[in-house]
Amino acid sequence: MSIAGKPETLIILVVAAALVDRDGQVLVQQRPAGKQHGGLWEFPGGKVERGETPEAALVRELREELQIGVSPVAVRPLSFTTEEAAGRHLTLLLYIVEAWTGELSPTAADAIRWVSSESLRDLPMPPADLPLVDVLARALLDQQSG
Ligand SMILES: Nc1nc2c([nH]c(=O)n2[C@@H]2O[C@H](COP(=O)(O)OP(=O)(O)OP(=O)(O)O)[C@@H](O)[C@H]2O)c(=O)[nH]1
Repeated sequence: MSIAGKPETLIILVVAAALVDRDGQVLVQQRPAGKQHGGLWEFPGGKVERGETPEAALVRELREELQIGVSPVAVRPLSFTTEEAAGRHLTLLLYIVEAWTGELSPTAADAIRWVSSESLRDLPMPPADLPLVDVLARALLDQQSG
């Protein structure tokens, strides 16, 4: 084993967006059954491709998954988390997105829902999301009271 880790470990970088509407509700989508984490609720997003910046990947994923337009300068980095499981190391970057163009039209999810950041904690989500949900709830609370 090298100092960099096990050679067989798959290292993936994933970007995700907390889309927040004017009432402070957050969009989550349900992963299709049969996919990894199928049936769980997650933030829209996906893997960063080779040669792509995380922000460009997020803009692309939001266009592909929800058919909305987002400016790369309108995505605000919030927090990140890492997870090591099943031979892969995942880094998940979460951004806040409050402005977009177009009507939401989900293409990759079984369902979408708008929920308060507090109720996110009651939804079954992938384990890597749990610490991010806490950070998001706090950030939105600070934003409301500030
Ligand atoms: N989009 C998204 N993926 C997440 C979240 N949390 C989390 O653990 N993941 C994991 O990150 C990975 C994202 O891969 P994906 O399959 O959605 O990526 P992708 O859109 O590039 O899909 P593809 O590989 O099927 O083309 C999945 O293993 C997914 O379970 C989240 O909140 N949002």
